[in-house]
Amino acid sequence: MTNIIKEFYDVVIVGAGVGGGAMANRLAEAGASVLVIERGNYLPREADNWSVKAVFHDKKYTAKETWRDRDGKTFNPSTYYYVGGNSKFFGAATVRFRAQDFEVLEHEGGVAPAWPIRYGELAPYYDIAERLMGTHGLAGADPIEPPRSGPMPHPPIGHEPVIEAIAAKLRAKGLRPFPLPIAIDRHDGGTCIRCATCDGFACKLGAKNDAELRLIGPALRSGKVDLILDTKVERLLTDASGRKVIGIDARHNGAPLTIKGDLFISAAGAINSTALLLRSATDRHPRGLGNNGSDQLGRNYMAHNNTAMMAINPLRRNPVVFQKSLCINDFYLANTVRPYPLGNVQGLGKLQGGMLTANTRFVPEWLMNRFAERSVDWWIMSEDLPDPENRVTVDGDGTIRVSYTPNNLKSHTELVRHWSKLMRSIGFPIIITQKMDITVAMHQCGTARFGTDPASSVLDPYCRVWDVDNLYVVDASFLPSSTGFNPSLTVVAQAVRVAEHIAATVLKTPAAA
Ligand SMILES: Cc1cc2nc3c(=O)[nH]c(=O)nc-3n(C[C@H](O)[C@H](O)[C@H](O)COP(=O)(O)OP(=O)(O)OC[C@H]3O[C@@H](n4cnc5c(N)ncnc54)[C@H](O)[C@@H]3O)c2cc1C
Repeated sequence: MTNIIKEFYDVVIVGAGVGGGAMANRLAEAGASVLVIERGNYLPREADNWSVKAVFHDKKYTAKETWRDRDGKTFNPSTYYYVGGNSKFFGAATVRFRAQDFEVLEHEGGVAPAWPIRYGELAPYYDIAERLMGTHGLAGADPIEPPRSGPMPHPPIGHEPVIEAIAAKLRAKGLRPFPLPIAIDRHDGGTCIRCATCDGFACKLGAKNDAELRLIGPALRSGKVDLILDTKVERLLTDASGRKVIGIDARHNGAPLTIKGDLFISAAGAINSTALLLRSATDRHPRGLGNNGSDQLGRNYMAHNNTAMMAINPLRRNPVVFQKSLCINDFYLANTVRPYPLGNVQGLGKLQGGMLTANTRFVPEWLMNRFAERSVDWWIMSEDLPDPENRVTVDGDGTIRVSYTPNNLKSHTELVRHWSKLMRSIGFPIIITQKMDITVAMHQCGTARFGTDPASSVLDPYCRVWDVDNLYVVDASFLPSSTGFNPSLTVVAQAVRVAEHIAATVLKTPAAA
């Protein structure tokens, strides 16, 4: 439902994903009038939500959009434009970054830079973020867990017997597997049925704790936040001085719409926020908003080195349904395999044959189905590093271009190799891997990094654009390093921190804790 909207708001938020949702959620308590503008609509709850054919082959829910790569080759990004953004399809792993991620961290392929804040500054906001998202997990179980103030909001969801047996075998080999922190509605009275169509699918039951259900929904119910749908923001309008955004130009169902306001938040996702700031160029900001001092806007694009792995025992069926319950961080920092960080391993939503064949049509689906019935599946994720030449730009015809060459690959290859070896040693002799390519922009980040120096960053430490007084960016663009973890909890925590800052310093009313 689209509210009747006003012509002027105290705060205008572009995008209803986890960043925009968290911001709206917190500012709803601050006494300001808030508008969220979303280019998509609500994702319908229907049978196709759980159909491999609809989701992976027909790409029914994927954005109908074409981007270009560095060489000008077009591709269809697997990204989602709905209330809730990409979190409608996320795997709900809601993991804190490590204390070490906020410091300079040396990798085999280069250096991950220090953040302008330390972990301790974000820790209280991680507490709020876990509460907002409804995370299940076990405090103290992760061997490299950063300090935290108390237990997770909900207890761990537990492992199915096959996963429990694998965890025991890994423990026998000296590893320290632990329950993956996960945001699903699995507490007493919750609606989650632990099905196989969670990670990569939308939840037909509304039992996955995505941004629509946990952040935007409560904000709207407060009666203090308006939401307008099917409205793509095309430009941020600045005043003659260039220091102030005064409004946005958008297309609402194709028709032009202008909305004015006092404070503007871009939360359109790392790639779309970059495109929006670039498209808002003026004489005062010839290279786009936030790009005068540093020329960093759009640069340092990161998305992780990601591999999906099937570890198969051809002689034994695997009856597991929900396997996204286990996590391994033994290789996250310098480790016994190599003296450098390698990354994180976590259970992947149960693979079904058609999911992997969607992009590799030469493999017969019946064969993949046989494998999937006998596999345990993993998501292997390693940090990629900021490189100014990996960048998001907008071509002359308005098309987004993502120029990206993966880096720090040795660490990822080592992790995949070592995990394959481990899987073979515990009874899974056949390994199939698929490395994610540029179309998989699910962990996009880094294109408007925050920092203390306007010469090398786009945002200040509270995510305000350096050379525009009333413009903030609160999606995954702000990350100065991608770390080796899923980003959404950190995006929520940072948005909560920024909302509190805005409420206290600009709106002069403390946002609720
Ligand atoms: C299959 C999949 C699995 C994932 N699994 C996990 C996981 O387990 N754990 C985890 O932490 N992360 C996971 N992620 C990543 C996670 O979903 C994202 O990091 C997170 O949702 C990003 O949030 P965001 O607010 O930065 O951007 P987005 O989610 O991209 O939200 C941006 C919003 O802005 C809207 N928008 C864009 N441009 C405009 C415009 N011009 N005008 C108006 N509106 C606009 C979009 O429609 C969207 O709703 C997964 C993602 C996918 C796709």
